[in-house]
Amino acid sequence: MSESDLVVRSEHACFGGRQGFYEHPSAACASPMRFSVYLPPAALRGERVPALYYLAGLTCNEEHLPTKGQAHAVAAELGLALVACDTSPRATRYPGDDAAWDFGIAAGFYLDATQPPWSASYRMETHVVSELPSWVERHFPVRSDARGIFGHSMGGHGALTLALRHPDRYRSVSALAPIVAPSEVPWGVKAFTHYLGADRATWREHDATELVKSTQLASEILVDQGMADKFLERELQPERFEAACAAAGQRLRLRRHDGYDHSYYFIATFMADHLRHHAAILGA
Ligand SMILES: N[C@@H](CCC(=O)N[C@@H](CSC=O)C(=O)NCC(=O)O)C(=O)O
Repeated sequence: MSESDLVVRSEHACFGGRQGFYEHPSAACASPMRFSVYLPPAALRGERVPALYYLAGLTCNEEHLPTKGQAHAVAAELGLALVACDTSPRATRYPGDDAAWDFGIAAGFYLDATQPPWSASYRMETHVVSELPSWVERHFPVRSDARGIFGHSMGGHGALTLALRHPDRYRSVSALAPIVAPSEVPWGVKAFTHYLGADRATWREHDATELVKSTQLASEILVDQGMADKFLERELQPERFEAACAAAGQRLRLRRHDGYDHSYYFIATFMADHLRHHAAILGA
């Protein structure tokens, strides 16, 4: 792949920085993959800045954070770059990949599938952890020693599991309304059965509540959860992660917010707190 393989789809001046939308050929996902990058003013002045990766939820893509997250003003102030990826490959197609909104397209669950046909291109863990940072760090003025990761719902699951599986890659992690125990809830059981197969022992490696029993992170994990979230009891169940963190000695700040649902209005409300959490750890 050459430098010219990076496709600039659009770029926009934004809060003194620049919001861009890009595409690169992906070996991990066997297809072109889209991503977005917000560079704060400090980066445009020539500084290398910390990079905070955002993982969106089911049905979403790399546009959700920049268009609905209301993150730009605070990221500009803190000097944080924001990188957002897509939620699955789009160009490789398999039977049943668009039969439901909670599986297949836009539902890659941020893992490398081991079961055919998904294993040929649903390799979102490799894409997010290795491939995308390599493209971003080659083309944008961001620091490779100061990465953070956060996400929403399925993306919250991705942020927690990828941080716990790759503590050498991320210094800070947080989540908004995350799926914390995918092995135990319908969204996760459906995805893991297809992507990882029937052997539940393999599921534990992608389940934050299981992972935190054996790996603890140096930094505190921030989690926000709305108590009017229609997915709370069936799919999210943050109390499972809370109990596992307490038992394992992992520092967790879990905040429960009355009246907030699962939407981007909830995400936007607490976005600044998440950016400040990461900036404090990453030294922005
Ligand atoms: N179409 C679904 C709702 C899908 C949904 O709520 N997606 C969430 C993420 S859910 C967990 O990963 C989301 O962020 N949607 C984007 C948005 O702009 O709100 C249904 O019919 O309920």
